[in-house]
Amino acid sequence: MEAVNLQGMRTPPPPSPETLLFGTPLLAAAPTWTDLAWLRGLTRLPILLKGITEPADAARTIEAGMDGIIVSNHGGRTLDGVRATVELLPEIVETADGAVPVLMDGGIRRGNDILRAIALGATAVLVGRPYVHALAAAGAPGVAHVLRLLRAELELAMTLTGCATIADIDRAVLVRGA
Ligand SMILES: Cc1cc2nc3c(=O)[nH]c(=O)nc-3n(C[C@H](O)[C@H](O)[C@H](O)COP(=O)(O)O)c2cc1C
Repeated sequence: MEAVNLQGMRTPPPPSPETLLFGTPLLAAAPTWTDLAWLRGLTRLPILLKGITEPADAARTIEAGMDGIIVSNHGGRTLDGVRATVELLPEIVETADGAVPVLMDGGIRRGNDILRAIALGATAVLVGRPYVHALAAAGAPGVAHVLRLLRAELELAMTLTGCATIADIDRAVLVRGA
C-alpha cells in the first residue's frame, strides 16, 4: 500500500534499481496521474498540465479534469531529439477539440513564431529562454523589452497577413512546406 503523509500527498516509495535514473531517485519522485486527482481535489483554481507531447496524454489530461494543456518539450533540454512542439501542436489541438485551452512553448523567438502557433490552434504561447537571457543581460527592463519586441513583431506579422484580431489568425496565414 502507498504511504500518504499528513497533507494527503503520496510519499514516494524508496527507490529501487528500476526507478533509479542515472543514480538519482528522479523517476521515483515523479508525479503520477493519481497525484493529479489529489491536486484537483484540493483546489478550484485552474490547473494546466505542462509537458504534454502525446495525443493520448492530452486526452487523459482532459479526463483528469485539468483546465488546460501546455504542449512542451521543456525547451528540448531534457530529452534531446524529442519532436518540436510546433510539430506536435496540431495533433494535440485536434485531440482536445476545444474542450480546454491548448498552450505551447519551445522556440518562441519572434512574433512570427507566435502567429504560427496560433494559426495551428494554440490559445496562447509561453516563453522561457528569451526572458531569462534578457534578465541576465539587462534585468527587469530587459524582460520588458523582450515582451515589447514580441508584441510589436506579432502585431506587424498580423498586419502583413491581414489579421485585425487574434481571432482572425487561422491556417490561411500558413504556407505548407514541401
Ligand atoms: C534553465 C532552464 C530550466 C528549466 N527548468 C524547468 C523545470 O524545472 N521544469 C519545467 O517544466 N520546465 C523547465 N524548463 C523549461 C521551460 O519551463 C520552458 O518549457 C522552456 O524553456 C520553453 O522553451 P524556450 O526556452 O525555447 O522558450 C527550464 C528551462 C530552462 C532554460
